[in-house]
Amino acid sequence: MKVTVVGAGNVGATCADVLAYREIANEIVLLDIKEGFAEGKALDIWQKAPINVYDSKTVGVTNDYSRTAGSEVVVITSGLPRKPGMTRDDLISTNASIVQSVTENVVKYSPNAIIIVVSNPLDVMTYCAHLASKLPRNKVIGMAGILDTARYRAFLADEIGCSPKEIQGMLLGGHGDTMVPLPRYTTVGGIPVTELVAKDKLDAIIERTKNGGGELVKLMGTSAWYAPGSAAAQMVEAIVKDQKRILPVCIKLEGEYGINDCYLGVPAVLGKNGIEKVIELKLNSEEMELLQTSRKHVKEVMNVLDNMAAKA
Ligand SMILES: NC(=O)c1ccc[n+]([C@@H]2O[C@H](COP(=O)([O-])OP(=O)(O)OC[C@H]3O[C@@H](n4cnc5c(N)ncnc54)[C@H](O)[C@@H]3O)[C@@H](O)[C@H]2O)c1
Ligand SMILES: O=C(O)C[C@H](O)C(=O)O
Repeated sequence: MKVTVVGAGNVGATCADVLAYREIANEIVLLDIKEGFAEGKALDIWQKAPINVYDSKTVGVTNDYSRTAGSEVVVITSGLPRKPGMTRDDLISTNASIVQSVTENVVKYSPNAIIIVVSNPLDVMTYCAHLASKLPRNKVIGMAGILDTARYRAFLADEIGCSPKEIQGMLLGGHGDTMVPLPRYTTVGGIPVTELVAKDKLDAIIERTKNGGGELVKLMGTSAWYAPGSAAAQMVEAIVKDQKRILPVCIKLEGEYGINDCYLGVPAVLGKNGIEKVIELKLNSEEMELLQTSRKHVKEVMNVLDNMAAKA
């Protein structure tokens, strides 16, 4: 089982590390454009194997896509992270050209791979990878919802004073301030969250979740990597082990939720074919309105990408 991670920076190296120490793949190729960088990170991950007790092998390469040939899954993390004061959308012009060229190289050597996009702005970079790869929608998937729900669940665990393992939550929409956490679909040990957390506290947690990425950028001067890298690895695991997990992922909607041709986060079944089924929740009018606001925002940024492509 061969998995490639493009971008050996904070998120990419974390993802490769999780794939290795949890033995999700037995061969992991880590690729970066920076000479020697991926080789160094891969060697460090391999030298951790006797300590953490695993035998999955990580190999680092500098921009040599022939070494990625035959990968079953490819995770794209290459691109700039934002700095304090920036929005994710500010990254579009730099990251679109990186994601486009990386995707073209990936599919040249791994035409059957399932691609997981992590680079920001997430929903639009997933669209970009879809355009560059020409793969069907089930094989080009964005990672954001697992991270956003994990933040939501972690904040709820703190508030309730329980294990985060007990919290199940769902979230829709774009990866940005317009994301739509769904308290109606949140349970704690099977109990509706609204029975355990007062409305004002829940509203504050939802607001904190929406700004979760920005909170970390402000604290660290760059964006998060432990939870994002682990979230991408969880998607890889669901695919390579054909787990049929129901996870929030970014996909091109083709009529679901009454939305067409827009990349948005929705719950879906993830298995060996990538996205095997999109799950349509019965939203109430308030939730639908929030989802439409998110769609409008993502669509505007998708149009920016289309205009950039038209001018190129
Ligand atoms: N979807 C999400 O939820 C989520 C979460 C965290 C970060 N991100 C995004 O992921 C991206 C990576 O974040 P990071 O913190 O790892 O950044 P980073 O700067 O630590 O790493 C990015 C790496 O990409 C490499 N790179 C740049 N151009 C490349 C190319 N053409 N080919 C191969 N490698 C190339 C760089 O050399 C660098 O090592 C950013 O765009 C960030 O915004 C998304
Ligand atoms: O916030 C960012 O820029 C990175 C990522 O999208 C995140 O949510 O952590």
